[in-house]
Amino acid sequence: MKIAIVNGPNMNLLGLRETGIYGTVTWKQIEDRLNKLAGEWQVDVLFFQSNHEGEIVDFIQQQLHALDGVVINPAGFSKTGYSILDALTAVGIPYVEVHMSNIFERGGWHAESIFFANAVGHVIGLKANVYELGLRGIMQHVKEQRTSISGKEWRTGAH
Ligand SMILES: O=C1C[C@@](O)(C(=O)O)C[C@@H](O)[C@@H]1O
Repeated sequence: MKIAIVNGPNMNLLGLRETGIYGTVTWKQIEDRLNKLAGEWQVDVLFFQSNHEGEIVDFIQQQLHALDGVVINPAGFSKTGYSILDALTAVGIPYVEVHMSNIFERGGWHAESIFFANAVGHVIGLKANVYELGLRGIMQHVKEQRTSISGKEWRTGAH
């Protein structure tokens, strides 16, 4: 099983940015932890972060047929990243949406996301833990799909 963990803009600044909200953990530390868990859980994980919407679209397109699922923190693109959402829904890649902060408590534009409706689930507000919980969630979802019908047939509507 291959899962991509995709981060939108400024998530590379973890550890520096608004530490009162996101904590002092760096992305490198989160990635190390996820790599360790991926070994234990026997899943291939692929990491991608960009501050540019088109680069995220390119990444998803390149991986379109290789991926079984995505954990995405659209970050600053949550409210506006239609082309990213289109890429994910192009062949129906199942995704879990994560946000480290409690976007509902923060309110305003933070609380709005165009990714909500199509996500298989959401993990919000648990700081760095959202990534491993999101990974666990998408893995479970993919497994459950496979026990009913082939995930790729499901995605292409061939069933
Ligand atoms: O960049 C981010 C990070 C975020 O997605 C989060 O992980 O809590 C919340 C977004 O509103 C914000 O723009």
